[in-house]
Amino acid sequence: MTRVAVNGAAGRMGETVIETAADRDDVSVVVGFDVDGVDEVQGVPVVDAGEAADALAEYDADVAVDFTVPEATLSLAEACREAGVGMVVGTTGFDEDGFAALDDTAEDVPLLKATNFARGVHALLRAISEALPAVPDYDLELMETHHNGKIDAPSGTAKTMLETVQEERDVEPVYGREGHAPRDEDEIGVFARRAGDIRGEHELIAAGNDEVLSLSHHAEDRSVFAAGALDAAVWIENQEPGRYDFGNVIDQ
Ligand SMILES: NC(=O)C1=CN([C@@H]2O[C@H](COP(=O)(O)OP(=O)(O)OC[C@H]3O[C@@H](n4cnc5c(N)ncnc54)[C@H](OP(=O)(O)O)[C@@H]3O)[C@@H](O)[C@H]2O)C=CC1
Ligand SMILES: O=C(O)C1=N[C@H](C(=O)O)C[C@H](O)C1
Repeated sequence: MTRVAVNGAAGRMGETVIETAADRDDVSVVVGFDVDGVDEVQGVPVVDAGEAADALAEYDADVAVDFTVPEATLSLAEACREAGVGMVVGTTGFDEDGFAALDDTAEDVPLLKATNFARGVHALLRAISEALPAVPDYDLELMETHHNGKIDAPSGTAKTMLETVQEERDVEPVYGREGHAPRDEDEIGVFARRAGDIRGEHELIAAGNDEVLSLSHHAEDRSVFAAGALDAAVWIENQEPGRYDFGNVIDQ
C-alpha cells in the first residue's frame, strides 16, 4: 500500500485524487496540503502547505502527489527533499528556472512529472511521432480547450505535443493569429480556448494534399488524470532518485 500526500488537496485535481484513491486498495491518501484553511477533504486531514516537511514525516508518507501552481510545487519539492519522499508532479506552467529546480530535486528523491496523466494522451503523443513522417509537407495546427478556471495557456499538454511535433518537423509556433497574418509554411498555429468546465481537449491537425488528418484526445472526467497520477505514485515509491516521466509507468 503506497501512502500518499496530496498537495493542493482542496483544488479540482487534489479532491479528485483523494476521491479516486478511496476506491483503490493499492494507495491510501494519508494527508493533504493546501493554503486556504481547509481542515479536511473527504475525511483526509489537510495541513497548511508551510508545514509539509514535518507532516510528510508525521503521517509517514511514501510519495507526494502535486496538482497546484509552480510556486507551490517548488516549495513542496524542498519539503520532499528534507523528508526523503518521492514526488509525482502534475502541475503545469513552469518556467526554465522551475524546470531546473525540479531537476535539482530529482538528484535527491525520485521525481516523476507529466503534463498529462491520461493514458490516451500518452498514446496520442506516440501517434503524432508515428504519423508526421507520412505527411511531411502538410500544414500543422494545434488546438486545446479547457475549463474557465485554468490559469496557464497554452496547456502543458499542448506544449508537450508541440515538443513532440518539433522532434519530427522544424516548425515555429505562432500563438493565435490576428490582423494581417498570412501563414508561413514553417509555422504551427497554437490556440487555447477557455469555457465552462471542459476537462481537457487537445487536437493536432495536419492538412494538405486534399485531406485533413486529425489526431485528438478529450478527457471526460478528471478521474482519468487522478488514476494515472496514482499509478505513477505506486510506481515511483520504489525508484531511485532521478527524473522520470509517465512513459516509465506505462512501459513498466
Ligand atoms: N498533469 C495532469 O494530468 C493534469 C495537470 N493539471 C494541472 O494541475 C494544476 C492544478 O489544477 P487544478 O486542480 O485544476 O487547480 P485548482 O486551482 O483547482 O487547485 C490548485 C489547488 O492548489 C492550492 N494551492 C495554491 N497555492 C498553494 C500552495 N502554496 N501550497 C499548496 N496548495 C496550494 C489552491 O488553493 P487556492 O485555490 O486557495 O489558491 C488549490 O486548492 C494545474 O497546473 C493544471 O494544469 C490538471 C489536471 C491534469
Ligand atoms: O488544468 C487542467 O485542467 C489540465 N491541465 C493539464 C494541462 O495543462 O495540459 C492537463 C489536462 O489537460 C487538464
